[in-house]
Amino acid sequence: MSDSPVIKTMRVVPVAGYDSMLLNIGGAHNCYFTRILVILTDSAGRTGVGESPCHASTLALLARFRPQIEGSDLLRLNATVATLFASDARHQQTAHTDDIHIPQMNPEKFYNATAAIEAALLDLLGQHLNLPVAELLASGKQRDRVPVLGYLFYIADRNLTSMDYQAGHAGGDAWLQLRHEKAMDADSVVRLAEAAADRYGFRDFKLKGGVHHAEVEVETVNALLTRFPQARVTVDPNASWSLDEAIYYGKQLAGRIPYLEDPCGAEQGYSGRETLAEFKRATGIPVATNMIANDWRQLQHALQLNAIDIPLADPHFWTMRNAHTVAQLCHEWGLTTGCHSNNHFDVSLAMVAHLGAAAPGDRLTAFDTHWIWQDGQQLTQHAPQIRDGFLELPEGPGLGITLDMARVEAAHELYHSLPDKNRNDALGMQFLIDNWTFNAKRPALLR
Ligand SMILES: O=C(O)[C@H](O)[C@@H](O)[C@H](O)[C@@H](O)C(=O)O
Ligand SMILES: [Mg+2]
Repeated sequence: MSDSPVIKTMRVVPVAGYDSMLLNIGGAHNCYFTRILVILTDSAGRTGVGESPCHASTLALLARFRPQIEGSDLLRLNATVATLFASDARHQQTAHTDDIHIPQMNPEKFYNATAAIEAALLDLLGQHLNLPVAELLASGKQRDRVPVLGYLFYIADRNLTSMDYQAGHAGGDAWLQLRHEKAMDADSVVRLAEAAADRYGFRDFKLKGGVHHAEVEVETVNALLTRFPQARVTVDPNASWSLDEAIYYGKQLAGRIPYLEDPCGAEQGYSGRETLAEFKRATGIPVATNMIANDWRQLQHALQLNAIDIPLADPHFWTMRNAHTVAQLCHEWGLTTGCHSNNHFDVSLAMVAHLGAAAPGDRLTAFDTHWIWQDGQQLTQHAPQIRDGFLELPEGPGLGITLDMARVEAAHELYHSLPDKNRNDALGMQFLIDNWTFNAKRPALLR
């Protein structure tokens, strides 16, 4: 294609940043988190970027995909991405190539790798056409800002560890200090919510559950609702509650919360899709999920069982364009569009902003973002902003961001200095409970 820019180089840059000791069913967030940037340059001299969760398998896959991306025509983006989907890497459990060992490959890593490449290609295409990425997604740009929620966690006492958790800065913004301090009960989570609302204007909150007994987490939700009576508050125990517990506590919350996220999961021979369908019938509470409808086949089964109302299609799990298609299905089929997140840098924040900006219709629940825990560690020259409870769409073509290469190189160096580069939330948790191990059916502190 003679008039298409050609992809010249694909650089894969693993990067690291700092995190707080946030608790979830998997344990405690490490003091470091890692991500991958895919940086593409084209023959027109432009640079495009995408971000994904980091894992050795994803890095190996990206190395394997690089020859298919370099030399490709930008305007043949559809064909390029389709080639990745057609590759056997999508389904492989383990794989070897001549020079690359891909350990324990699974489809999630395939999607992570493909999502970062696709986002970088969309960024370049948008710049070439002088259009924001939101305009390139099928519904086109619907809005300039996307509602996001205040994502709250219980925070363990970092002083109980020998890990390199950072301290906050006293005297400044309350959020920037409190996000590093212990917050293990309802009152301290309410203080966190107040500080987050002051800084970002949130109207909606999500509490990461699966930490304490369900009763304590429901008490925290109640405390948040008392403090913020107009807010939409929910809790996500990551399926650690039994179906019976979910129904019992769900009935206590019914009518006061807009939805519950993954309240229960597989148990006693029944799948998570089946137990969530039973939960919905028993309580009438809408269900959001990032656990049981993460690809087309899972989504089909979840919808056939009427198990969910809000598929939280994360662009890093689906790719931006597929997550947008999920949003279109939500719009056409009477479901609600939402979005899951993991800890991330601001390239992902821009990806989520464009996805939300292009979601059709007005049945949109506030999108997740972990960014408030990472705010201040941006890798772009101007990170997208959260104001008044909304994530603002960056201005300019493509993703509307420009990498700050000095910061990227520093984050890359930090990554290389880490002994442990894949996410492992058990490490920090073992400072709190000796020999702690993960149990999908038990909140983290119940051992
Ligand atoms: O601790 C976390 O960062 C969260 O639990 C995530 O790992 C998780 O994916 C969460 O965001 C979720 O919604 O389930
Ligand atoms: Mg979740």
